Amino acid sequence: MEYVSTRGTAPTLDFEGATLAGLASDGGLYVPREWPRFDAAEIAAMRGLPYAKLAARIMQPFVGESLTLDRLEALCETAYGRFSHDAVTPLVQLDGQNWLMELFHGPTLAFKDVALQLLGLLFEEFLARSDRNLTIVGATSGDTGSAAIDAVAGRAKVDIFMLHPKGRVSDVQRRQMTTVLAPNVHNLALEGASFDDCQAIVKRMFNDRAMTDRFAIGAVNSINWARLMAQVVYYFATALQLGAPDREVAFSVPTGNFGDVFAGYVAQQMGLPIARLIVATNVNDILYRALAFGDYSQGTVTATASPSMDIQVSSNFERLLFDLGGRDGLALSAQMAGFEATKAMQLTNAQREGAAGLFTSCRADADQMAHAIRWAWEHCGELIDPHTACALHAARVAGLDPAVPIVTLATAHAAKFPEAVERATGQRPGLPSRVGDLFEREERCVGLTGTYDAVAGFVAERATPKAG
Ligand SMILES: Cc1ncc(COP(=O)(O)O)c(C=O)c1O
Ligand SMILES: N[C@@H](CCOP(=O)(O)O)C(=O)O
Repeated sequence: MEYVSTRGTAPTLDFEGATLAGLASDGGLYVPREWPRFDAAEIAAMRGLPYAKLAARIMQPFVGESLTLDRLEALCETAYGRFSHDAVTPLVQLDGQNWLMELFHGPTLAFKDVALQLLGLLFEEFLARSDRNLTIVGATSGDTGSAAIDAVAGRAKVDIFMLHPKGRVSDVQRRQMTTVLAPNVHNLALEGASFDDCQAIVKRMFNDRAMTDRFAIGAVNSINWARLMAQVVYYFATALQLGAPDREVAFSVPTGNFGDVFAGYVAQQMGLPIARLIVATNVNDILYRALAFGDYSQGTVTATASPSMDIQVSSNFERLLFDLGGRDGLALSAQMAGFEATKAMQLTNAQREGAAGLFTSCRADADQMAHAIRWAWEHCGELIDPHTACALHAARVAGLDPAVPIVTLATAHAAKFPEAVERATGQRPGLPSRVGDLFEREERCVGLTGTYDAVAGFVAERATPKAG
């Protein structure tokens, strides 16, 4: 499989190259040259496969020659062997139409583990083939950071520098990052920054020759195609359980950087019968405004009880716009340059109409989010986290055909956000025993001003140069 940049001018790469590159050199994002497709008989034949085998089957066309199917399957067995539930992403029924897909059974209790456990192994596999060292620079609003750190801590040939907005992640999220004391892990808390500021610093570093000449900068955020590829799998796993390919399923996805829901779009492009993808936001609603009104303009970020979705520039939306605009990289490059200059962009009619065929969007405010947490607890006995709650709210007001099951993606364990859950239900969710001593562990984190120069200077002093 060949990978092309959404901005049309970066060199095409194979899967190994795209995984190690992260962001394309023209500032775009790598996508497969075409979407592989499974027909209904092939999808039906996937029923009953254990998760790791299903994962290898679905990802194989994307991986191509970079790994044999046996090797890919072995990596999946290792990655998903660390999950605490045998089904990896189990399904729970809430009522006659609503279901929860629990994505928080990995080591750091959020859906990011599904992709990052595999990505850590892919980095190791590919780096072993050369004398190259990788300098991962990532941005997190809480969950990517801990999952990425868990996936690469202590691994040879990798340093990780993880930027988070100081004071804007939950205590559990922060400690899951800062209590990992492996020498290749560097946590940076950026003063006065939002997640968007952290993400902008990361993207800038990929295009800073002074850095890229010395270091092989790599990505663990969902700008890295391999992240999304691994997330496609759970849409298949769940839809198969609910009757696919003979029955359509809808998904409601709590959304920030548009990665998780874009993986759902990819599943649909690959032939999975998805009736609708509901893009659920909190009050940081750039995606809601884009999909409902065509207005993709960056508002200021408001801190909410669902901090991981406090995002106003959604990187992966560019991947959808690329497809909706007929994969014209140069036209999209001009459109994105306009957005970067003015912080505002109007979707074209073709982009709006194309998106409307599959996507619906809904925005949940603080009361609606809390009400959804309460409803899940009082009617179904489920404690859900605030991100999941935004999507459950959206699922319940979407007005879809009652015959279509709606699966809400439960993206984090409730115990990562105990205060919000307790306020809504009177119940304080406890951490699972495997992370039970989190609050007794020593923390290590460096505070920096939220400027590019401060971060680049810190990385340059500590990272291992590319080769040798
Ligand atoms: C718990 C949780 N839910 C939802 C999201 C949003 O996912 P995405 O950025 O892929 O849209 C995030 C962060 O990305 C998250 O950490
Ligand atoms: N919500 C994320 C931020 C988005 O990051 P991405 O890695 O999915 O692009 C977080 O929790 O860090």
